[in-house]
Amino acid sequence: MPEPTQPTTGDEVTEINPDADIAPVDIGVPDVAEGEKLLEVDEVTLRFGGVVALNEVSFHINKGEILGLIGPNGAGKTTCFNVMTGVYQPTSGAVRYLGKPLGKRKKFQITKLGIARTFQNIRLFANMTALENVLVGVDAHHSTGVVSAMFRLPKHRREEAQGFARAMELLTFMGLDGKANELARNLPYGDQRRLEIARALATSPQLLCLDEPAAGFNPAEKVKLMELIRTIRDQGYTVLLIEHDMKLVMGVTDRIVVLEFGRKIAEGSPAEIRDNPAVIAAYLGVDEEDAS
Ligand SMILES: Nc1ncnc2c1ncn2[C@@H]1O[C@H](COP(=O)(O)OP(=O)(O)OP(=O)(O)O)[C@@H](O)[C@H]1O
Repeated sequence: MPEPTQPTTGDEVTEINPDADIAPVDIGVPDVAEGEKLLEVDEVTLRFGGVVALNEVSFHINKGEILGLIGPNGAGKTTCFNVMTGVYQPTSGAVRYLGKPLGKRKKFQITKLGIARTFQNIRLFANMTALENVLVGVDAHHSTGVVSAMFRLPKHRREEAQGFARAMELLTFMGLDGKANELARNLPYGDQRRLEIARALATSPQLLCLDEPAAGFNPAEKVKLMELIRTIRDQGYTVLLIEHDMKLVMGVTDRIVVLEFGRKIAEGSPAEIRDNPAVIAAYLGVDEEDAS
């Protein structure tokens, strides 16, 4: 798809509508109670030839929390993200989701399990409208097939109407309802990023994985993004956030896991991570002793 429009430079930010009902709908995946383990990374090692991208990494995500995954460039964040979303299989160790090994899966199977993600580089359907982009996400769980659609059977029409209502609610939440019929490619950059999150939410994930959602955002947009992520969590989602912007990570997450050279070097609350000598050393590129 063509490159999205350039990052916004002005301070004009689309306001979200936090009162819209975006709570996940039942997609037939077993639920876990608030605060219990939703996903577990257990002693995961992943090698690319001679490169050890992840080295015996263990941590978990609790249902209902916002977990930040941070680390300097090349630390293994994206690789970890890909292991957690079934794109790669670990060389050793395991990822368990809802208590069961995730294994290698295709994208649509991951979606069916209730895991959704956005990408560092926006991947919208550029020549489809904002509404159509969100409908793609909603359609991921539709049960009626081609025959029902061809003959417009009542069940199909009902699913279609429900899907449309849900997509519009998500666009309303993002403040994009007035732009529902605009082509994705014509939306300002910030709106494209929000639309990508709306499309991910449309699949009703238990776990929403955001890969650098603030990339290219101006300060005003970053503040709005924090509000957006918190509201998403408050409406019943669990969020995994990879983000370079420390202020944003510190301001929005409940817990943070820090990677460096493929190893987990720290895990804790934002306050604990901020004061952790190993983390400071990793980011400043100095010896741990000098940083403490
Ligand atoms: N497909 C691949 N083949 C070979 N090496 C890879 C591959 N993907 C990642 N790596 C290597 O694994 C290590 C971790 O990379 P990764 O992209 O996961 O880091 P990252 O923390 O996401 O970095 P960044 O912040 O720069 O995106 C790096 O040394 C990288 O070069």
